[in-house]
Amino acid sequence: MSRAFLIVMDSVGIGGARDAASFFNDGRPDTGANTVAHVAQACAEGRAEEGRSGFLHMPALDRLGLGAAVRLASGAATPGLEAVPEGAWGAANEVSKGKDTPSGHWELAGVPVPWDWGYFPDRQNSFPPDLVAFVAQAAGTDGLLGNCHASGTNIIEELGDAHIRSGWPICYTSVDSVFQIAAHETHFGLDRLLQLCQDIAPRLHAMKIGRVIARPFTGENGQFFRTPNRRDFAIEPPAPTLLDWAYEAGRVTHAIGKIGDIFSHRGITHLHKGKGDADLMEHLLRLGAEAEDGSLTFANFVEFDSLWGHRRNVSGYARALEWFDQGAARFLKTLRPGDLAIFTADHGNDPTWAGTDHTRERVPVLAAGLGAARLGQLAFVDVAATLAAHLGVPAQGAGRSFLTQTGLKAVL
Ligand SMILES: O=P(O)(O)O[C@H]1O[C@H](CO)[C@@H](O)[C@H]1O
Ligand SMILES: [Mn+2]
Ligand SMILES: [Mn+2]
Repeated sequence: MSRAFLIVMDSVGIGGARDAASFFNDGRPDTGANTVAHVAQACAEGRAEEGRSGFLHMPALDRLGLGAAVRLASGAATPGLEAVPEGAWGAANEVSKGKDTPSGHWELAGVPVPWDWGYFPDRQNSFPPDLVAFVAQAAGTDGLLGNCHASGTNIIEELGDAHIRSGWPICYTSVDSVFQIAAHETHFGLDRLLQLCQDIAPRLHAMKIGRVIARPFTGENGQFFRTPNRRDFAIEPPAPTLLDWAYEAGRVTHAIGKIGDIFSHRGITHLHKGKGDADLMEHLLRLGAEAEDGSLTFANFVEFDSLWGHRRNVSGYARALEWFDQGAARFLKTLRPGDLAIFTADHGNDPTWAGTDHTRERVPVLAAGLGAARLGQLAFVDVAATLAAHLGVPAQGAGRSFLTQTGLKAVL
């Protein structure tokens, strides 16, 4: 038997989404947003020189077909990413109506989101009064701070001192279907913050708000820093996903990083978490060497998105891509004959774009273990169907395995 690896590079989109015009950042449509192409172009033009220099250098993923996938999805130029692909490569389009992390991951795992997410569209006074009262009561406070759309790093800078003085939690949202609570790890208490998020989550989920997110931070006197103790309390996926299919078939499933939270901890045998993507890469390398025959390893690397995309930091995004590529090269060496590894993404977050939110984009699908093949235009659900076919576990839903599409078979 052989193993399957699904590795999500959070927000590493490649442009060209069919419905980009229906998604917005600061009122501007996402048409033309292209995370990888715009980072590569910025690098080539000397606009991404902090802590790195020159053309975007991602030889391992480019050899699998990254540059070719960008050009297929969007026709954009990809300076520095011009290898002749040796992997199986394509570009996948999302059908779920949200450009958020759960929507992207669930659909990659075979389950598009069948409902309309709830949102808080007003940028100020975003939450209805009865919800504000409910959350304050659950927190044991007389009120809440924030109650607006915000970037998480900006809002703790603005309201961190007031939070420490008043003891009130900082509640904010974004264009995504989220209710986020920032609170100080010691002044408010980490356990208390996590408990508060867990307590209020059922009410938010009933409003089809996808996630309640705990955003703990530390620091004093206007200097505040988020800690790695973020927790997402997400709605359960609407149907069994690839993780459930494999788990129910008796396979070992490994979840690296946020995957546990995103899938409400369903269908997971072992959870591997860390303080940052460097820890997660160590988990991936270890599982590349040690994961059981017939197992599924599903990883999410979040820092492209959380540290650089939302912060619109192009150099940082480029550094993260280059760092990840080195890890990917090491990981690929751990694969055994018959293994299948797919690198992909859940949405875009173009650091050259307006606003601070995700961007609607296609995503790369780069497979190692199948030889060279142009997979062409794919659906997100094809990723799950392919991995299920590879593992020999029953798949559900509309996905089409590209093992059969291309006539390729993993070497079993
Ligand atoms: O600005 P921060 O707090 O990182 O928030 C971002 O993280 C949320 C969840 O991924 C997104 O909806 C976006 O608002
Ligand atoms: Mn994401
Ligand atoms: Mn994000």
